Amino acid sequence: MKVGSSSLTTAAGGLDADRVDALVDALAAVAAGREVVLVSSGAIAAGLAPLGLPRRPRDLARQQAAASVGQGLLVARYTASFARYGRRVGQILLTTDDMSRRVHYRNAHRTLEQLLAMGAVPVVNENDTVATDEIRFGDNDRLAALVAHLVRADLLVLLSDVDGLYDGHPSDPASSPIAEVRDHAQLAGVDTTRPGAAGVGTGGMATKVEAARIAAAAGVPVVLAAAAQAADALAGRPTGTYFHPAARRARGRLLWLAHASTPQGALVLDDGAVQAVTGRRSSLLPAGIKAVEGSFSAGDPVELHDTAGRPVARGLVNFDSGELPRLLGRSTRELARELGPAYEREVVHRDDLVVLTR
Ligand SMILES: Nc1ncnc2c1ncn2[C@@H]1O[C@H](COP(=O)(O)OP(=O)(O)O)[C@@H](O)[C@H]1O
Ligand SMILES: N[C@@H](CCC(=O)OP(=O)(O)O)C(=O)O
Repeated sequence: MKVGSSSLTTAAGGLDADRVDALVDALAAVAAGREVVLVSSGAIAAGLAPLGLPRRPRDLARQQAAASVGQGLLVARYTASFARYGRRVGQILLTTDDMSRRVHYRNAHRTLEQLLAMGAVPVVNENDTVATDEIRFGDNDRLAALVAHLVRADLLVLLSDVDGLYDGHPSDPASSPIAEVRDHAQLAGVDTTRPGAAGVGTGGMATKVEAARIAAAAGVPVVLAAAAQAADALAGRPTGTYFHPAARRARGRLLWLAHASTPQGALVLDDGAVQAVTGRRSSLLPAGIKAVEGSFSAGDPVELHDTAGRPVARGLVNFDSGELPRLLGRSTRELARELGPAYEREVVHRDDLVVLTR
């Protein structure tokens, strides 16, 4: 379950203990014997008043400071609120980047599974002090989709201050609610870009719909509802907007590579390498790379382009961008002989590669 800032704060700003308690009540009611992961925004909103900030600051540094102060208060609030039911909470701070890096992904997975096995409720938020892009884009919705997939959730509930997705802005009287989304094409004309009234949330509807698309594509059904409907959504009673899942569950972290990673650069492949990577699902070797674009470090997500500049795949690269030019077009055997065994590696291993459908 993901809850947005707008559902946790008072009109005057600051955390609303009653709303946190109401949410925890709903979770506790269904949580007995079930595993629940909570993705909660609200750190920035909770940090505003204690730092004397009258509203959400525009600059990143003060947003991060507010998040840093607010995150502690937020988790303290959840800890006290879940304690009423004898439940422990564990804090997990993640970035979407953590979801695509193999080692981070594995570690996050293990910690989440362990907390659940021990009966604790993981409370996840963005790691705002390092995840600058996520603060800018309000990516907690997308992070929730990634976490839902990571823990192989049966359901993702996205809670907000609005009782579902509307076909126009909910403040327009002509807009009506959408009960079900079977296919994302159905949403082509729907405006999701205008912000809500509260002004403390960041993502708006656009990021929720995108998160729902990612989760549904990964095989996780999604309910988009108001925080007050949390109990109904968790109990499986029809409420808000339901996004039907794709029939098949997608594989591990590769989904995130395709949908959630931000490529830090591009590798231009010759025709043979495009064939090898997309057709035969082979690893990408230096011999098939014609050019390197952008500046990235080993482990970063990069896009693989054909010679016409069309993206054909994404992958986690094994070399820094500065190292690559001298390796291009050469065989790994030759490179290993000349530069040492560390250079016998693929540039992108097939396990770290996802082919994009055109
Ligand atoms: N098509 C739409 N349907 C529903 N809500 C919409 C739509 N377009 C924009 N919104 C606005 O998006 C807001 C929710 O986004 P946001 O404030 O970022 O939420 P949160 O803090 O819960 O993540 C709603 O309050 C609503 O006013
Ligand atoms: N990590 C930030 C939240 C950013 C965000 O996505 O907010 P929201 O649109 O309210 O879900 C925080 O805790 O304030």
